[in-house]
Amino acid sequence: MEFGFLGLGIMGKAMAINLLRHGFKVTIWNRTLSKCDELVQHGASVGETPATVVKKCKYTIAMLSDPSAALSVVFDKDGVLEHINGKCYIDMSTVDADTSSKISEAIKAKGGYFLEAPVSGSKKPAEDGQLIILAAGDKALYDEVLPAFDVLGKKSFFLGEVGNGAKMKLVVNMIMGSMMNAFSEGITLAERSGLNPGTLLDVLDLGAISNGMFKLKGPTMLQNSYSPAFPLKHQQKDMRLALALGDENAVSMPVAAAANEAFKKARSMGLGDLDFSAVHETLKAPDHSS
Ligand SMILES: NC(=O)C1=CN([C@@H]2O[C@H](COP(=O)(O)OP(=O)(O)OC[C@H]3O[C@@H](n4cnc5c(N)ncnc54)[C@H](OP(=O)(O)O)[C@@H]3O)[C@@H](O)[C@H]2O)C=CC1
Ligand SMILES: O=CCCC(=O)O
Repeated sequence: MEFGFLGLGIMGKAMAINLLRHGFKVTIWNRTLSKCDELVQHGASVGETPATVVKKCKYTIAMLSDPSAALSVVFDKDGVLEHINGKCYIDMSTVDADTSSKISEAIKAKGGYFLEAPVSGSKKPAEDGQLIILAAGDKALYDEVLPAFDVLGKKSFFLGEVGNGAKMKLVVNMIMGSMMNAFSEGITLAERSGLNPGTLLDVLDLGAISNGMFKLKGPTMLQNSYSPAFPLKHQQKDMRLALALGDENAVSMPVAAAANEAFKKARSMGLGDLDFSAVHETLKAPDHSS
């Protein structure tokens, strides 16, 4: 099976390499072309534009930063729409349901097929083919690309109509972002009240709220180390989109709103490109230490 792949950031690079390792042919495109070089070493071909990739490949996957990037790659000159007739497009970026629906409608109007398939799981699960895939849209296309999803992920869900994958992803990340803030406050409270934060991590890990994120991020947060697996700017984007979903559905989300403020503050401190656990640094800012 041959796949096009648009967007070689932290996630896209790992996912495209996985496909190549498992024998898929992959033609790549990235806005910053130099990021293609490493994948060429792994056997990828390079397309000059999203349009040329779609023209060449029956299936094209996208893994782009946000709604604006996802729309631009589809609708701009030399974009996906130009050669989509009869082709299949799978957008795995985290976007809101409206963005996904706009892309879906435009692709279908031009005779193409569309699946949204955002993922849960970060850099390491992407490298290990252990993502959780939250697909929605064209069920026949979902069934066709399952061999690729089986390589990229440990479990795929088909959630029905376009928008449901996007919504599920935003709900999950809204919970994750709120948890990260509570965790960060807990670590800071332990430290400031004279406790050993390492012991806090041990205690948490033995109890009912033990979880993979605390286990993975706790030790690096104690070292003030925030090498990006999931960039903070993307977590804040997901909080913002989840809060908009809450607005639409009249769901009061004071905890998520407070978490969003903390991520915004972290961005204003220049921490957007660090891992989302760098929100911990907002608690060390002067107005928290007096
Ligand atoms: N990192 C993670 O743990 C996870 C991320 N996600 C989601 O996956 C998506 C990608 O995340 P990640 O790989 O971490 O992000 P990165 O920031 O590492 O990569 C973003 C990608 O989007 C491209 N891009 C940005 N703006 C544009 C644009 N206007 N036109 C074309 N391309 C553009 C970038 O190109 P360029 O190289 O030129 O900048 C790059 O390829 C996001 O939606 C994120 O929320 C989902 C699950 C986990
Ligand atoms: O969108 C990013 C999710 C990161 C994760 O699930 O660990």
